Formats: sequence, C-alpha cells, structure tokens
Amino acid sequence: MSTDILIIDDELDIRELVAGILEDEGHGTRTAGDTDTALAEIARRRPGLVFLDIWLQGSRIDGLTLLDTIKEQHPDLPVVMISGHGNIETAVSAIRRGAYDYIEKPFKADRLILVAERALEASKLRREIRVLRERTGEADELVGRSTAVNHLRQTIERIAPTNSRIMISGPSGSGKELAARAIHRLSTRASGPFVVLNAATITPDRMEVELFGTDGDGAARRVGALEEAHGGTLYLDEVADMPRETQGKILRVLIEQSFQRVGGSTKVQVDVRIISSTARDLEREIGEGSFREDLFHRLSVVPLRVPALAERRDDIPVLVQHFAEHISRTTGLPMRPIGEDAFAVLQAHDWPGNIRQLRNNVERLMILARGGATETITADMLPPEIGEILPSTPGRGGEHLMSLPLRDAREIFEREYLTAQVNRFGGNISRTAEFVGMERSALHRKLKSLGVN
Ligand SMILES: Nc1ncnc2c1ncn2[C@@H]1O[C@H](COP(=O)(O)OP(=O)(O)OP(=O)(O)O)[C@@H](O)[C@H]1O
Repeated sequence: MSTDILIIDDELDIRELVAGILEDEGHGTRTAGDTDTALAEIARRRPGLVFLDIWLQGSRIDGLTLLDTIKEQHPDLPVVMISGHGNIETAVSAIRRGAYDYIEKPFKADRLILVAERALEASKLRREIRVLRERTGEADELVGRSTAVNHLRQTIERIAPTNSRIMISGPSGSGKELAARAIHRLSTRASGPFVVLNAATITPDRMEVELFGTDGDGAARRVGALEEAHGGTLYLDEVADMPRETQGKILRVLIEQSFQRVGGSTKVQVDVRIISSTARDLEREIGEGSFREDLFHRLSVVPLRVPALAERRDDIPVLVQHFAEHISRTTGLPMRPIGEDAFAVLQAHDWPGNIRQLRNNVERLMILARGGATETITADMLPPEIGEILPSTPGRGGEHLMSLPLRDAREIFEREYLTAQVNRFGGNISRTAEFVGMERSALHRKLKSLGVN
C-alpha cells in the first residue's frame, strides 16, 4: 500500500520536486503551500509522514509553530523538516521539539528517499510496540473493585518495597502471576528483570538446567533462570512441583546467595528476590513429605493469598467489560454491548478455572455469539454450561429469569408450571388443584390472574 505523504513548502518547485521523487518510489503525496492549507489537509486525513519547510513565507504561522501544532494533535506522526542553507540550527532545534529529522536544501534524491523511509519505518515500529505493549500490558493491571481485590492491592503495595520473599497461594487462574508482576513493578527492582520459571511445565530432569544453567569452561554455556533474574525477581510458579532434590539445592542458594551451574564448579553470585506460588495446600504436601518444610519457611516469609473468583463475584461485570474491550482492541472483533441478563448469569456461575476461564469465555463469546456487530450479547448466547445450573425459562420479552426480580420470575414460573399441570390433567381443574395442593377456587383465581385459560 502506498504511503500518504504531505509536503508543506511555500515554493512550488520544491513541493513538486519532493513529490515527484517520492511518487517515483511508489508513495502517494499531497502538497500544501501554506500552513492553513496544511492544517486543513491533515484534518481531512492524517498523513503517514510530513515534510515541512522551516521558513514558510506568506503563512499565518511559521514552520516551527506548525510543527508544535502537528505534534500536539498527532504525537506519533513523523515530521521531517526541510531546511534552507543557513538555518541548520533551527532544524536541530526542531528535532528537539519532536521533528524526526531534517533535510537541507539543495538535497539529493537519495537522501530524501532514505530519510522518508527511515521515518516511516520508525513510525511503524512505534505503532507495533504500542500494540505489543497493549497486548502484554493486559497482564499489568489488577482489575476489580471488590473488597477482596482492594485488600489484595493494599497488601501488594505494602509488601512490594520490602524485598522479602513472598509465597502466593490461590487457585489456578486466579491471578497469582499477575500479583507477582505487580509486586515486582512496585519494588525497588522494577527496572530489573522479572523471570518466570514454571515448575509444573518442566520435567524434573530439566529443572536444574533451567534454574542454574549449564557451564562450559567456567563460563555460562546456557544462562539459567536464577542468573537471568539477577538484580530482579524470579517467579517460581507451582513451586510444589519442584523435585525434592532441586528443593534442597534451592534452599542452599537462599542461604548462600550463590550457586553452581550444572557441570561447573565456579560460584555464581546473584542478587535475586524470589516470589513463589502454589495452587496446592503446601502444609499438606509438607505433612506428606513431598515438600521440604525448611524451604517452605524460607520462601514464605510473607504469605499472600489471592482469592478465587467465586469469592469476589462483584468484580465479574468489570472484568468482563475489561476483557471484552481489550480483546476488541487487540483483535479487531467488534465491541458488542453486553446485556444485564448475561452479566447476571456470568456472575452466578462458579468459575472453577477462575479469571483465566472467565477471560477465555469472554473471548469465545465475542467470536461465536450470533448476531451483528452492534447487537447486544444476551444470556441465551452464553455457552450452555455457563448457565446450566440456573433456572432458564425465558420471560415474555425473552429476558433471562436471572435478570428479573423474584416477583416477576415467580410469575413466569407459576404460569409455566400451572399451564403444564392443567394440560397434564386434560384441563380438569379439580384434579389439577388436588395435585398441586390448592383449593379449586384459589386455583381458578390464580389461573385467571396469570392469564392462563
Ligand atoms: N484482577 C485481574 N484483573 C485482570 N486480569 C486478571 C486479574 N487476575 C487475573 N487476570 C488475568 O487472568 C489470567 C490468569 O492469571 P494468572 O496467570 O496471573 O493466574 P495464576 O493464578 O498465576 O494461574 P496459574 O495458577 O494457572 O499459574 C491472566 O490472563 C491474567 O492477566
């Protein structure tokens, strides 16, 4: 796709020269001879790159002031200054004010093309980085306003700067790693690395290589997680899955603050804060002899518990909204409105897989829910297993029972129930009344008030 480049210069021949060279390279160009036309062109459609003359004769404002305006409106839009002989200093000051680069008149075609391509490439990379940040940035924010999450946030803020080892416990998918990342970010080691070692996914025979690395003639052949985390934080995920032998070696590292690489004899000194996590009951593992008690006490200087999603159902609507917006932003899937009845059903579900499971379901819903891009997602579009334990007869307007007050829900139930019973007894009110345990006259009145004939 050709790029849209705007050339702003008061001299017609320069505008045409620059445009011609760039067009020969396959770029699309537009030109403006003064600042007002330039601003109107930018307003019409944001260009991919701007060439801007410093001296703009006959314009309301000069090139540098226009640069400030462009940068204010579009901080990411690259601007290359065109400088005349003798105002290089101004061009340099333009770079300080946010211009990407400058070219000096008279310029060679090669130089112009090179600068244009570099500016476009840099702008593309900046955009890609922003997208990647957004994508990974998801893992940064602890979303939720429930008392449980507020408490978790406060505890994290209190313990983060202390440098103590922390043991995070909580069920699978509840946000333990997210909490560990938050602790790292708020610690004095924030500018250091955050390294994750997931003991559940590493086979016991690979564990030590992953943790300590391997040695070749006194130097690292392969850097292990501990060495990589120097100056930062090592997150030992599912620490209970560490083989007992490795547990002993970790204990030694904690005592000595140094270790040997696999196959080596040199001591590697490291300064690493360890945060561990477990979804299992470690006290029981200790009782059963599969986890070392001495290591537990060393790792769990400060215990931190991350609650299950079922303990903070208040957060479900904000989490759903957060995930839906995030998924829409990063995948381009339309952001559909979510109905109150869908929120009610999602909130009543138990979520054994916690926040991870909720997130996966939101994604699945956004991909699979039937209907158009602006149509509300309703409870009946949820995967069947989500609402299966809940009463689900739809109301007259098609609403899910979970979105109605008891009085209305009861009325719907009574109507359905009594219609079915009356049908069952072939319309015989006396037999129906006897079965459902009501007086015949009371049943009559009830059927009438419910509109059942
Ligand atoms: N409070 C929260 N706000 C927003 N997203 C969250 C929150 N808690 C967890 N998540 C998201 O839920 C998913 C699971 O979280 P995470 O990996 O931290 O859980 P975990 O407890 O470490 O899981 P496991 O036990 O399987 O290792 C991630 O995508 C994470 O970003």
